Amino acid sequence: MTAPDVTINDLTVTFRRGGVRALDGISLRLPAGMVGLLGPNGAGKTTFLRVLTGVLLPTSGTVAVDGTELTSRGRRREVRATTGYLPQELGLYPDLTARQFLDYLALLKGLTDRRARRARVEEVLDLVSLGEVANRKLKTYSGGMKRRVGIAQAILNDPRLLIVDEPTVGLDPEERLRFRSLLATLAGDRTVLLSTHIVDDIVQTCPNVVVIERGHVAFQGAIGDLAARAEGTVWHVTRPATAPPPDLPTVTVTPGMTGATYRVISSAPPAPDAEPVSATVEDGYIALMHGAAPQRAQHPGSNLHAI
Ligand SMILES: Nc1ncnc2c1ncn2[C@@H]1O[C@H](COP(=O)(O)OP(=O)(O)OP(=O)(O)O)[C@@H](O)[C@H]1O
Repeated sequence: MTAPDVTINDLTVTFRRGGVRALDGISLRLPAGMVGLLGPNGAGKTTFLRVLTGVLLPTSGTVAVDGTELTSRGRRREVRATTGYLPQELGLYPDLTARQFLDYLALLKGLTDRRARRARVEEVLDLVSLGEVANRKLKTYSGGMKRRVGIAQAILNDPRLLIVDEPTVGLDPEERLRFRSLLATLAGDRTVLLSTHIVDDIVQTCPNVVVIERGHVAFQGAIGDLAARAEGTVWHVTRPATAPPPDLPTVTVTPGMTGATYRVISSAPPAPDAEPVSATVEDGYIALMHGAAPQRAQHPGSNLHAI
């Protein structure tokens, strides 16, 4: 299997209800392997994923998978055959076992040959490490197990493009880790597009990242380059508990015995005692969201509240 060539050109989606332009001129080419998709609430991530999976037609612009454009219903069906999708909320039938549920979905996906279907269901159950519990009803599964059933249904058709929307929300740290490594394994010879709010999930698994903000591509490139955007603009500032917080984009606040240490973004030292620190991907993301990355930063001088 080879990863598909997914090329998006000037993609726009306007919803008639509310007249919302959810995507506004998105152009990019998805790299192979794991690709992170980041963006604040309402940025347009789910809308983007729905277009890629052929669920939603764009208002204008094109999406082509290996040169096949998603512009007609017939073609969408063709592309859907090579695409797997794990939506944010996947309805599971609680009284079915995982094996029954996957068999049912495989049938809906067109695997009509009984023997081939059963073989494929066993294969995906093994891939997501649920083979041994596949005869248990889904209502007895943990959050992480349900998410793995979700991935299993998404890969039934052995898709070359796998799209997952917020898959680790609500999982405990161990389940998250396990789920992340499952995705990384699946990305070996396909493209996996992982949409999430959890920057750490992307840092741990994705060499490349796309950031969408208000329907636009705010960044696309290597994950290290996103961190590099904030280099030289990240500071630790420690203030007493009684002092107001700095009026600057703040990445983290770490409480201490006598006050709090703020990790802030500023193009110039925000205070005489500010300590420069090296930038992480999260810093790069926050800087980007606040338009505070080096090339856009403007006002030097102190912009901390007086204490
Ligand atoms: N079916 C719809 N009808 C009308 N407006 C919609 C519809 N779906 C999404 N929107 C609007 O489009 C914009 C983008 O929504 P979308 O769900 O794609 O964002 P998102 O980045 O996935 O957000 P979140 O991270 O909160 O899931 C929002 O303003 C949303 O309210």
